[in-house]
Amino acid sequence: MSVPHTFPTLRTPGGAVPPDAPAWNRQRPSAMPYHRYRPVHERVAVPLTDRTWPSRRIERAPLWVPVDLRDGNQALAEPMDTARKRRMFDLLVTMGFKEIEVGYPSASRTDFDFVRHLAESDAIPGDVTVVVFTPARRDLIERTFAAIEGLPRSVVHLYTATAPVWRDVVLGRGRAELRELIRDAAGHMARLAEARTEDIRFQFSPEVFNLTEPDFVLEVCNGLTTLWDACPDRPVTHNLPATVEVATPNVYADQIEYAHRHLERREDVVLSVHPHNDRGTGVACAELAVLAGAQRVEGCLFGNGERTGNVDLVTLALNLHAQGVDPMVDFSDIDVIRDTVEHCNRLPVHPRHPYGGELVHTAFSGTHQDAISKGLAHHARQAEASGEPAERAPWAVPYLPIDPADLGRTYEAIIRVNSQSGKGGIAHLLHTHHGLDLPRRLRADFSRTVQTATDDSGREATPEDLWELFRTTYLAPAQEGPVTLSSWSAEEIAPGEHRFRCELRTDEGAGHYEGKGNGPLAAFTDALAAAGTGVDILQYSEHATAAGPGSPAVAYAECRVGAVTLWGVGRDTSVLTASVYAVLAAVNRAAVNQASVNRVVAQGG
Ligand SMILES: CC(=O)SCCNC(=O)CCNC(=O)[C@H](O)C(C)(C)COP(=O)(O)OP(=O)(O)OC[C@H]1O[C@@H](n2cnc3c(N)ncnc32)[C@H](O)[C@@H]1OP(=O)(O)O
Ligand SMILES: CC(C)C(=O)C(=O)O
Ligand SMILES: [Mg+2]
Repeated sequence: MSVPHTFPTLRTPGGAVPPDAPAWNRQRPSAMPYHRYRPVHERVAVPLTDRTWPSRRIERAPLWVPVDLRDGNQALAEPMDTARKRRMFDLLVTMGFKEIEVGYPSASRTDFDFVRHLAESDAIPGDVTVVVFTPARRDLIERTFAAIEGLPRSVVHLYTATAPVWRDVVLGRGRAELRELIRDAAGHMARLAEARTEDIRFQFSPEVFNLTEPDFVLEVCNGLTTLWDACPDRPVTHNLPATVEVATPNVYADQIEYAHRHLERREDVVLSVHPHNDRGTGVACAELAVLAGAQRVEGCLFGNGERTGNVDLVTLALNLHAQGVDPMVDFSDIDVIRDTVEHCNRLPVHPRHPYGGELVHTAFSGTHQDAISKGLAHHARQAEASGEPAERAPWAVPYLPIDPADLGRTYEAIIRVNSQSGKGGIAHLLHTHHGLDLPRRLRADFSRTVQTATDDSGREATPEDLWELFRTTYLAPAQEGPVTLSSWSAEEIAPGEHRFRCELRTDEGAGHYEGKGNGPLAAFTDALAAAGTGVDILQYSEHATAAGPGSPAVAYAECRVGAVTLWGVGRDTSVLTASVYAVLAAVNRAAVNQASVNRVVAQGG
């Protein structure tokens, strides 16, 4: 896709800076037609003033009710077929949802057939209740009841829009007429249920509750609580949707608290919410609504649904998990959940989607990587000290609100490297993928090399790329440089006295050399000095790359060779060989470095 570099259709705000604007804010009036819209307080009354929800806490999970198979499904260009619906249903059951809206059976044969499929198979466990959705039309209610015939337990969910614009423009009915329409439908439902032996409960949604006069909501809902003869054992669900999200979440919370406090026979009512996400605050609306008294939340996995979606149940439940509250639903394999949802909906989940997106546990930036890497190491130490397994120990790793392992993710993708990464992240990857524990100064040194490479390419460096860069920079020069060791041996000739014998090849030819020192490396540098290469080892360390015998050792040597100081690294199953290669690699790097300096000088650079 080609993207323009100029934007002729955009109108840069050009009016005068408002006279009351502070000096630090130079924003100017835009030409956007914002005056076409009215604020929510001009559209609906919200009578609550003594709200209590702001000082409450969520200490237990509400009843989650996924509506993927109805509200989510009705938003899809290609609705789910029975196979896809069944896959989604099985996923929801496996995750532990106990009430699941499964369709709008009067809408289509597909939806009807799926409910029949559930009724005629053993797909519904004994502790799961399905919900079916119906408008307030007798013929469609009858079709809905035909769909649930034989289901041992179900909830029939009646809906009608109640807000003024919908009453006037869509339904063409005043308040009284609409109330009668709803009561007629509800009465019909009650009669049909009475003729059945199955356990059938009722739910009502005043669609667009959030723009409906509160007294009308109460009038209609209270009327249905009575008409349906609700009781604590057979409560009615009043589901108060933000069908189109129109206000900041505090307004919805006020509306829910008002309903919570004024609905009659409150113990006979399950107060449910159903936020959509038009303003991008569906999750906040649901959370504040629970603080305000909601006991049940309808939503979809990963927020599929009409327009910008239904509220996302994954985020809601895992937000609780991250606060130390049991979400009462299992997310321990988030990738399987996401893959299944993507398959059923034929829609991708955004890589930044909270908790489940592909990139949400990944840090590219240097200081974050450094903090995560230190945090993970600290977590492992703390867990070990406390005797708890790391996956059960309290979590406090910077930048990772929860342990990705809780969601079945590994730590592999947590740190990814590009030009904005730093030494901490790079060292972390070399450690996790190759068992290397780079000395601090070598980390900084390699980080500069990586930065040059990623700046040049503009791309990410994968762990394989990093290893290749590390290998060619620090390891390979031992074998590929101007100075090579054709053969060598080291021995302790007296306590604390070592001898190193070797055949060295340089640009000037081959020769046999010998050196002595208080250790094999000192003896090797003595031999190198004899060959005309003065080397000081400034820093040296070594370690095994994995536990157990036979795992390669790695040695790091920071050497001053002539005027330059450079690192070399060696890797071999023998620690001595690794250390000799490390020094030799530094020597060769210095030689190559000197050669390029000489070239530049010769060219007059
Ligand atoms: C916010 C929500 O998610 S609401 C759920 C929305 N979901 C769907 O619409 C998906 C399934 N819907 C359908 O398959 C169809 O719309 C049906 C089968 C329900 C009805 O189809 P049709 O009879 O062709 O009507 P249509 O789709 O045009 O709906 C508009 C009619 O329903 C009426 N209507 C709208 N909502 C309701 C309701 N809750 N109860 C009763 N009637 C309603 C409208 O007033 C309009 O009536 P009119 O034709 O007399 O003007
Ligand atoms: C609950 C129903 C009516 C709904 O999907 C909505 O209002 O968004
Ligand atoms: Mg909806």
